[in-house]
Amino acid sequence: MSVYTPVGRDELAVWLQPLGLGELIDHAGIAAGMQNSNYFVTTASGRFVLTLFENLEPAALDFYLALQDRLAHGGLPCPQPLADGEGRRWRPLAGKPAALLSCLPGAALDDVTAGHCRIVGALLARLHQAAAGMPEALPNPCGAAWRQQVGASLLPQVSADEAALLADELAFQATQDWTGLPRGVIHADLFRDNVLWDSHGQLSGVLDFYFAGEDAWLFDLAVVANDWCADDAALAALVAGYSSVRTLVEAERQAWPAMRRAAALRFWLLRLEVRHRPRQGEVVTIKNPDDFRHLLTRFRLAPTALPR
Ligand SMILES: Nc1ncnc2c1ncn2[C@@H]1O[C@H](COP(=O)(O)OP(=O)(O)O)[C@@H](O)[C@H]1O
Ligand SMILES: N[C@@H](CCOP(=O)(O)O)C(=O)O
Repeated sequence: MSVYTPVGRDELAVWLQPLGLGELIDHAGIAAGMQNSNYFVTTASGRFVLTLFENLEPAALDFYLALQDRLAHGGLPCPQPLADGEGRRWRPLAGKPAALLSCLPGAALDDVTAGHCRIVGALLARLHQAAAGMPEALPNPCGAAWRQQVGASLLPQVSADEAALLADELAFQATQDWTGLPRGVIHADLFRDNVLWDSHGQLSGVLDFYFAGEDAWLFDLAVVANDWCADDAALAALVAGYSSVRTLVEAERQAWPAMRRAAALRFWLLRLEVRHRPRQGEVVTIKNPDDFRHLLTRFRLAPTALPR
């Protein structure tokens, strides 16, 4: 569980009033997530999710909430932010910017099949299309420049073996130029724990847009492949699902092996940052960086092609 900021019942009840959702019944910290503080909130009108943003600027918040609003209106199963009478989607609570969003049904799955991968591939391409051309989109906050900067800053903190791998990968990634690839707003963190499924096996929710931003669409596909696809059949299904909505171009096929490395590097760095620079909180989730170091090492030794 990550709950960095405690929220008292009385202050929450006052904060909820402008949303007109009736009496607050209860609220409870959510046992998942790494970045923000999340609570399930029940009022007389139903169940919602309250997010307190721990380190996001107002411009980023406006973008993330507008993005979810746009996708929800576009028919994607993503949380709908609630606005008050003045159209504000976030307001301060317990000293942090906070937003209330619809609570989506279903549960995340750890064990996924090729069938799930196909559905997620199609969903990802729909998300790319629905978010395309969004005004005032921000760049991917953890794009190539972030990877170089954070990677360099971690070199003195990691083991000698890790530093050698990291330095070599940063040098390789610095030679890659993906500015010509198809691009737009990407989710950038569509791991299995950010997708909900209902009891009929239907995809019922896409969560956690707080790393979203503009980048190569292929980077998003690589992020998903790295977390969802344990074997070739799962990868083929993911790519088939994606391609059923948007055709991948030849330049993306060429970029794929290096893109998978970039996506593995991105989450290795995030988890190393959390390990070496932990934040204080009531309860904090820490994930193992070694999963992504192993994946990166594997891709460096044996690059994989994008299935046709
Ligand atoms: N709108 C929502 N509907 C249902 N569950 C949600 C919703 N938003 C968050 N959750 C739950 O809270 C958890 C943490 O949310 P997440 O956005 O991943 O947090 P963080 O931003 O800290 O990574 C999710 O894994 C999910 O269980
Ligand atoms: N999905 C990433 C990043 C953080 O996780 P989340 O729980 O905030 O979605 C990871 O697994 O490292």
